[in-house]
Amino acid sequence: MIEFADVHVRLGRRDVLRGITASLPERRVGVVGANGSGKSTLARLVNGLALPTSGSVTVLGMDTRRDGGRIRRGVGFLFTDPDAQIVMPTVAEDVAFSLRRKRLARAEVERRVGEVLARYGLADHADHPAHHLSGGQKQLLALCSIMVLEPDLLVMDEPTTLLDLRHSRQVAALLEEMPQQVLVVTHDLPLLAGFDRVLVLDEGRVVADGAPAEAVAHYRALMA
Ligand SMILES: Nc1ncnc2c1ncn2[C@@H]1O[C@H](COP(=O)(O)OP(=O)(O)OP(=O)(O)O)[C@@H](O)[C@H]1O
Repeated sequence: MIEFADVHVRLGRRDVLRGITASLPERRVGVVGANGSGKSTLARLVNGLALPTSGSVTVLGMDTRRDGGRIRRGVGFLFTDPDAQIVMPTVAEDVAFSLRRKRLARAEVERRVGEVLARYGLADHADHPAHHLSGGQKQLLALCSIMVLEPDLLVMDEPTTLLDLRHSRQVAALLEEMPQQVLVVTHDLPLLAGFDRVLVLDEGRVVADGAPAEAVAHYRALMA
């Protein structure tokens, strides 16, 4: 459950979000809107990477202003650019790095890493240099590094931007399967088809909120 209560965000001299109020219990929540409408800022509010100037954001029952650290341990955040998330030389080492704070036995780390790489189709690349992967494979690697931590909630900022149609469909199928709640910021309108709810942002406000077909139609009209 994600709850925005009259959230305003002012960055520099700009009102980036202007009074967002929404309770989001749905499993698949999409956010669309024009460039600069405030989508990434909204996503960053969910794990306390951005804080409201006024109003409050409650995630997993905690206030992001007070409990940012605990919230970040429960919320996986996937950025657009997977290169920004790759920190270790090989694919398997990169996923294992996510588990460093768990103090697990080496065999258990290997088991979990092997399992997640197999689930996301990267098992054959385990010992390959992470930076040699294709853009789509890097995006899947970034997802593995998050999912190995079994987050309670996943936030994705334009996860399919770099992906070809096949990898975009793979990400869509993975989103469909995941038991966790997922909030996805995207310009990829077909990705939203199976979602439970879609918010449309315009100049920092929610201007449509509902089932994907209606929300996307509203967005298309706005962009016309
Ligand atoms: N640190 C900052 N200081 C000042 N303005 C900022 C800052 N970060 C973002 N902004 C501005 O806030 C507005 C919203 O940015 P945001 O990245 O949330 O939009 P977005 O909807 O995700 O855009 P895009 O689709 O282009 O990624 C933009 O006009 C941006 O220039």
